[in-house]
Amino acid sequence: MAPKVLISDKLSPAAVQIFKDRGVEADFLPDVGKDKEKLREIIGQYDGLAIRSATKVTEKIIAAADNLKVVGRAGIGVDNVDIPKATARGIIVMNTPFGNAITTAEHAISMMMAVARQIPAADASTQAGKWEKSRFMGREITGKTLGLIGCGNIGSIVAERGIGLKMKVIAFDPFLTPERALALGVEKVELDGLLSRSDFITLHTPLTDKTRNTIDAAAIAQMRDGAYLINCARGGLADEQAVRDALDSGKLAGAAFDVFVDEPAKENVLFGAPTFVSTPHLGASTEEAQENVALQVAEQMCDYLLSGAVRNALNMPSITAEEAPKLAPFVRLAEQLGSFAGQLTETGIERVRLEYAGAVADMNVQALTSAALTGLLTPLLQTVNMVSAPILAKERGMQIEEVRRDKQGAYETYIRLTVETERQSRSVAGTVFADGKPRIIQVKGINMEAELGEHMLYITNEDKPGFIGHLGMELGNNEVNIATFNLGRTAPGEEAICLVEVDAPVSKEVMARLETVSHVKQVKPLRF
Ligand SMILES: NC(=O)C1=CN([C@@H]2O[C@H](COP(=O)(O)OP(=O)(O)OC[C@H]3O[C@@H](n4cnc5c(N)ncnc54)[C@H](O)[C@@H]3O)[C@@H](O)[C@H]2O)C=CC1
Ligand SMILES: O=C(O)CCC(=O)C(=O)O
Repeated sequence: MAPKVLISDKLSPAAVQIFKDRGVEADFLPDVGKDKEKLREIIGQYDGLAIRSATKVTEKIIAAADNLKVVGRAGIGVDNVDIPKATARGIIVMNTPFGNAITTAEHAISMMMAVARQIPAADASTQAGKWEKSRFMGREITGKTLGLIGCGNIGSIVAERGIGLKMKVIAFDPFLTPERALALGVEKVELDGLLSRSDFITLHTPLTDKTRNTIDAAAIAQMRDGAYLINCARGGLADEQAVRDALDSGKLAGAAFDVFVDEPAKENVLFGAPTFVSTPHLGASTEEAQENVALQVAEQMCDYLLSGAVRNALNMPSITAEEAPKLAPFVRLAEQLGSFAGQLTETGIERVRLEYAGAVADMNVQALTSAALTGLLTPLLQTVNMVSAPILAKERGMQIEEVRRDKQGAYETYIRLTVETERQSRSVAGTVFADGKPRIIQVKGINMEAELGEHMLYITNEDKPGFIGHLGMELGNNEVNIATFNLGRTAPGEEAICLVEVDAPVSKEVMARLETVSHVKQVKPLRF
């Protein structure tokens, strides 16, 4: 059945066409994102949800999203998505980090120009027939200092434009390297220096607990008298009341905001201040940017839903469309190794070690580790997938270690999973043969070669004559048909392991009888 996607915000229709062309069913209901109840009612039908900023993907929506696999944000900010809750339910959250950056940077520059020359107020006055030439005295920007708080994708573009406008550009961004600052022609400064030196300050950080109210009354007090403040990033980066007070007192000569603490902002403490310029979150609203992000998000969502390729996810390692098919058998192997160990583990897992040897060591091992953890945790938890498994493992205090090695022994590729609990350490290793099928090649250091079927019996026994006959007899007497039989031992007469594939689940009663077969130490059913 074709995957089904809901577009719940006003995305460019180009997205609908992409979904259609790629064989994904898409419902374009651009107003449903604002209707929380309706969205909650229908979200259970969909595999994908494509949004902009109006749809709030809250805990309640996620709880009702029984089939949801991916949320695609046509844009950058994902503060309208509860990512931890989505991750816990195994839902990938992806965005389009570059598609609207130029447009948003251009908006920030436009807002700076607009507020410096009071264009909106002058326009309203002129069109009202007032011709107030002496009322609107502006400020030239050439030679002025432009201070950027946040110099990532958008901040960097604003920096380039600012330099083009003959401004001196300084930036506060703890993650901006000196090399990058040099390449951009920007002076990297501390926040205090930025506040006291800038004529224009523009905000380009995400909204986090750290960045909330970066511009508060104390920060404003450090600014130059008559400075300007521009916010085209996120409402809440500046304390709106403090900015209003500074506009009223004349400390700030002007402010221009595209974003507000509460959106849609029908009322706001800043509205009505004489030198305040505002737009209704239009930063990304150009035809070019909207087409870019809509096409990009639709392609990314189709890639994931149709082939498992992951791009620009915020809670999952990337898997390219080229590597997805190559990775698939190894994902299956890693999952089987994890599942094997998980089904045999009865006490708390303290440490998980994954060794990748040969060609697989050059693959996307982060994704393979996620697959192994998925297999490991699935027998222990209700719903786990490659998105949620690493987080769930971490929450349970498991230490995860990844080791890459050169080819080992006869196998071209080799993955070994070792699980340490407070009681013991258990390892299981496997490979993928040229037929693309995963095989188990080592259990607890004992070599064997087994393909895992749906119903398996894992038996540990003493390597003594007659064991196989007795076991076969007991299975036969109880109508259990053997599909495959695989043996391995440490040394003749010593510890042995037997992996038997059977055609159907084995009842508890038969399991109990198998445990009484001579030389059997332990029998466990495994399901794959
Ligand atoms: N108004 C609109 O329509 C749009 C707004 N945005 C918003 O613009 C903002 C920036 O987006 P991008 O440049 O794409 O993000 P980005 O992730 O490329 O850049 C953010 C920068 O902020 C820096 N940063 C993080 N914490 C900081 C702190 N405490 N102090 C100083 N710098 C800090 C980071 O190091 C990074 O360089 C985001 O909030 C995004 O949601 C993005 C697109 C459209
Ligand atoms: O989709 C929009 O109009 C808003 C864009 C935005 O804020 C973002 O991409 O972070």
